[in-house]
Amino acid sequence: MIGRLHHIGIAVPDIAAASALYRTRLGADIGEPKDLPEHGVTVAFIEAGSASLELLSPLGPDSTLHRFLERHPQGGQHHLCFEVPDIEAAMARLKADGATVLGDGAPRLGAHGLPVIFMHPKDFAGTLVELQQASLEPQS
Ligand SMILES: CC[C@@H](C(=O)O)C(=O)SCCNC(=O)CCNC(=O)[C@H](O)C(C)(C)COP(=O)(O)OP(=O)(O)OC[C@H]1O[C@@H](n2cnc3c(N)ncnc32)[C@H](O)[C@@H]1OP(=O)(O)O
Ligand SMILES: [Co+2]
Repeated sequence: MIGRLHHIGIAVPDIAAASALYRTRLGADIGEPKDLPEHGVTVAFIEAGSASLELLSPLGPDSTLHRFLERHPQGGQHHLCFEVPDIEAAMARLKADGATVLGDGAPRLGAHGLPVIFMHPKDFAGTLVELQQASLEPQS
């Protein structure tokens, strides 16, 4: 079911400071930060071969990242995002296996304008897993 690892989400308290670190210390090529109010985050992507890093900082008082950063004040690895060909089929399989799809249980458009869902860390041995449909139309 899962395809390539699309990105690793890394939550940081200050996305400008974190971007400067990756840029100066690792020579990373970082995209401009982008506010995604519908997700309560500001993101900046770092290309890293076949996958990317997604730097995330809280946007707005209700961002879920505030709780994460209370536990991890310096920031840290937040989630893994895998590509799937058909997110509805993936959701059906996960729900049938007892996994909890977070939010209202329906896919939403993520940072790349593609449908994404999240599964609770309790269902994946402590890791927050995001699935992203590889293209706008599901593939069989
Ligand atoms: C940019 C858009 C999109 C993309 O296109 O890529 C994104 O990536 S947006 C990323 C931000 N959005 C989300 O993360 C949405 C899904 N997340 C959630 O719904 C919540 O964060 C959560 C997973 C339900 C946790 O919410 P929280 O308020 O922190 O709940 P608790 O404090 O009760 O924690 C419950 C439990 O889960 C552990 N936890 C929380 N976050 C993580 C995490 N990132 N990785 C692993 N574990 C996590 C937390 O420690 C608690 O554990 P216990 O104490 O053992 O119960
Ligand atoms: Co993500």
